[in-house]
Amino acid sequence: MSLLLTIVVPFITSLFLYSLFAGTFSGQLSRVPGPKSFACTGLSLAYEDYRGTRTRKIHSLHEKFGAAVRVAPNEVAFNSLSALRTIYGAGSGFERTNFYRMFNVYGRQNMFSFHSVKAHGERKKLFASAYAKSAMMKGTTASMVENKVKTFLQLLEREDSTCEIFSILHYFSLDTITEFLYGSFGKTSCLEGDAKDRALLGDIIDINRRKLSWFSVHFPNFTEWLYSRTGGMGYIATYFYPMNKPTTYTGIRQHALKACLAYAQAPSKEKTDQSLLIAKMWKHHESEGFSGLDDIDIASECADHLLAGIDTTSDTLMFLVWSLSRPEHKEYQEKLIREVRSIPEESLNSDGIPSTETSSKLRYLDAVIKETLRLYAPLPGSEPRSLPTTTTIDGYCIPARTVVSMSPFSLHRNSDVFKDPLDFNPDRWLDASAEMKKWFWAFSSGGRMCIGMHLAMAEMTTLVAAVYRKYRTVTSGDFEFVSPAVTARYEIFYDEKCHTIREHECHIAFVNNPQ
Ligand code: HEM
Repeated sequence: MSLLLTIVVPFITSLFLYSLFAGTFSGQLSRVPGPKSFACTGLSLAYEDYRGTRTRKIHSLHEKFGAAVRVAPNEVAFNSLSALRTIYGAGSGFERTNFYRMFNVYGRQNMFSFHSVKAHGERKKLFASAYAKSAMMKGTTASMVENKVKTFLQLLEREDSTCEIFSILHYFSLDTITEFLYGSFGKTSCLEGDAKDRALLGDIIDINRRKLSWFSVHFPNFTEWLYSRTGGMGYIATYFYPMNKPTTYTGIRQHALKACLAYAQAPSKEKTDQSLLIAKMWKHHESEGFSGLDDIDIASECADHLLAGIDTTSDTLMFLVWSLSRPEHKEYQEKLIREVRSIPEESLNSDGIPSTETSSKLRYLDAVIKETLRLYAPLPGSEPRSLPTTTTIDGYCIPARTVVSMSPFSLHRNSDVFKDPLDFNPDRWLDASAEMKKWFWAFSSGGRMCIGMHLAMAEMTTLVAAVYRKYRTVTSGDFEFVSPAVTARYEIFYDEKCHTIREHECHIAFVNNPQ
């Protein structure tokens, strides 16, 4: 017994501790700075994820340890231009990690969730032209966007002067993306007041969606298993659900599937609008037969674009309007109003809405949008990647399959590049240095860059130009001091200078401002 206590137990304990910490103090990643509590176990970062503070925590670690920080035994976060080029530059070979599995839809991978560069590239080729800037500026898509903006203004006219803009901007982005993807086969009419379509957004507003995202990333198989229980087990499982059913995007996913089926079953003579995204994929499906995409692949791809195109655009617009409405930012709003009012008559469409093409060229409006995306990027967190082979980043040897990541949040808060980084100041973009442009990363970069960027910009420029031609905006209630807060994956984001936040809510008064 004493032999057991004096030799065997300490031996096994040492072996256990060695296996646990060996990688922390030796091995190639041990040279990367960072707190030991993060380097020796993934639990520290997982805990930050759970609290919804991952991105802010990693940012504070960059401030303390520098541009490269080991944030988990197998994960390094970077914050430099050289790392940005190595990891996310065109042709870098870095792949998306398992983190993106949570974006599979109907059990199928899609462009967003593909790991391999090859599979991703082949899929992206099918519809890259539909998202090109030239496709957004004129023709069907531009008219559709202008028409949605007109319907948005009609909604403002119907409402009292004070509106809850988190919701109505979600109506705008949902109606726009559904029409872009499915046309009459799946477009929604939230702006017109369709209660059934508005209800599709119900499960997005639920704040428990963050918990569900956390479980889906950290325990994907368990989460899938939990939600697929039925009968008595299903009943017991409900007590352990991170988010009650319907879970995030359930309504949207069902809607997307119905839209695809409606398209598939429609006679050819009704499938005439070739600008629709679904039309591009259907064409491939018909020309390639069994070797091409099947119905579920198409449904999964479209549903993913639908999900990617809702919160991103509407959350950005909400922060933009809220920022301009705050009393201390009045001068920025005035400058914007002056610019949008100088749009000549011939650049308005027949409904009096500034054309998408003209709106996209307004210099001050562009500065306002860039500043909003800098400070309130709707996807501010880590974009994890890994490489199948060993490589070197910023002088550190990074073994094959190490997870590396960067975030717009940290890049956009570099005080050497952006003076007073926490201040909302669109003027900083009027004479932006080359350095500022390089550090701006709201839409990511390289092969996996946001494909919807030009659509998002078309929506945002046209809507903001039209709204501020007609209205002045001011914060309503306590939103002068309270920051609206939004959800991105499992985190919550808001203006860091405000001490109070309110989730998924923002009240703004629209005051008629005759010319
Ligand atoms: C302000 C608006 C938007 C911002 C800031 C934004 C930002 C981003 C970012 C940062 C990524 C890369 C994410 C990652 O790798 O983890 C991304 C990818 C993507 N975005 Fe956007 N997005 C916006 C709007 C849209 C819209 C309107 C669509 C409409 C379809 C869209 C569709 C996509 C898709 C499909 C991808 C995956 C691209 C790929 O894997 O090649 N986004 N977006």
